[in-house]
Amino acid sequence: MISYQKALEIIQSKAKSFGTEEVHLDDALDRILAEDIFANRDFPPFNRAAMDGIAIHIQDLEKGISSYHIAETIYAGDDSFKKLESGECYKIMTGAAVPESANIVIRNEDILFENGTAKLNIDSSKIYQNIAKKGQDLKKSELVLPQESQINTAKIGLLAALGKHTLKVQKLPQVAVLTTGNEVVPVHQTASATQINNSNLHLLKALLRKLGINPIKAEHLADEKDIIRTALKDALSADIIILNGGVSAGDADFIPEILEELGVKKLFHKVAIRPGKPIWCGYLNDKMIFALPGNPFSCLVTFKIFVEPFIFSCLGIHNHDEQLPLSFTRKGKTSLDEFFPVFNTQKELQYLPINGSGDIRLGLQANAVAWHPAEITDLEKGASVFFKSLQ
Ligand SMILES: Nc1nc2c(c(=O)[nH]1)N[C@H]1C(S)=C(S)[C@@H](COP(=O)(O)OP(=O)(O)OC[C@H]3O[C@@H](n4cnc5c(N)ncnc54)[C@H](O)[C@@H]3O)O[C@H]1N2
Ligand code: MOO
Repeated sequence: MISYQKALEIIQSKAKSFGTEEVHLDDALDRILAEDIFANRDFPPFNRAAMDGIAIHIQDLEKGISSYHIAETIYAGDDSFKKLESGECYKIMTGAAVPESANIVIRNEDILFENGTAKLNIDSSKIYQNIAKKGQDLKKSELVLPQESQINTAKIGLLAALGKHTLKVQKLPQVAVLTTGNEVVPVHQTASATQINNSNLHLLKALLRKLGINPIKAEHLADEKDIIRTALKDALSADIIILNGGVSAGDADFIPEILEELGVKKLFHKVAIRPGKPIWCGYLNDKMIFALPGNPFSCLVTFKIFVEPFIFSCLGIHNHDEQLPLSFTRKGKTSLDEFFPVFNTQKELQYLPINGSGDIRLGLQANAVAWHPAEITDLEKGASVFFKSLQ
């Protein structure tokens, strides 16, 4: 049986871009840029008044002039047509372009306006005071965002300011989700005494949604070879197929057999991890197939430690796992790499109870899954532990 690290290495070696596409800026949140973004002009594009007030030339102040005739009023967006003479000022609004013949803005609070003149009441001043200088933030043609940047909310604002209304981004994969099991009924159906509701279908959809992916197919299949075979053939139009359940050693666990029959090449079956040991992974041409174990916590863990890192690698997201100290001592239960639910307080990872991988509570308050490496027998209190966020 291969190790967690080896399985991850194999999966990562299969990662490649799903191609690129052009999207509108409003649809670009969380996407990965597939083009370098340069400044289309200087920013600010002109000397911008940062206060409502008057714009004058510093030389007039140095000469001791304290009363100025208003030569022109300039609103934001206005062009100016007048060059200042000595003793003249512009009345100017925040956001307006300060003309060449002025180089300081005095704010309204320091001025007395009387009959078309502005009388100053200031103690000190300096050149370009209250002016954001042309090009001080960005220079025209400067690289602003390199490709592979992930677009967050602030970057949407930045890109709009740069006049970028469409963007070339990495395409998201088409994903098909197929859960299996005769005992599993839809969430809207009342389960009989021996049945359970399908939680993993919705868990997987939510995990994908967090990555911005809406599966092209999300279905449940009975444990019947023909049904599974037909659905799988159909699902092979997707880039990634996530199967769930039916991968261990039971008499109705047909998934590995059908996948191999369909020509899917096995990368590995079973990894030395707990939970999630029975995971099966393979590929067919450019498609990746992950068959995740049916227990809810196994399904969550195997998605977070294998499927998500694979998708991140394909998209060029370099997501490094975070580390925090453990607030308790955790005894290793097996010789496998173990994953356990924790509550991340931002300072430490706290203990949460879970009764094995079939416990639907998934640790109930869990907001992260932490990693107990196989080679460490006991994780001591205070030990720095890698974890993946479940937010
Ligand atoms: N003889 C062995 N038995 C088992 C082994 C083993 O190595 N040898 N591995 C165990 C481990 S570990 C796991 S995990 C499970 C995985 O089994 P499968 O992937 O084949 O999953 P199922 O048997 O179909 O289901 C397991 C469990 O999960 C429930 N389930 C399934 N689908 C869903 C769903 N969509 N939503 C909610 N819950 C689901 C199912 O009812 C079972 O209780 O195998 C062990 N057995
Ligand atoms: O290891 Mo299985 O994935 O615990 O239930």
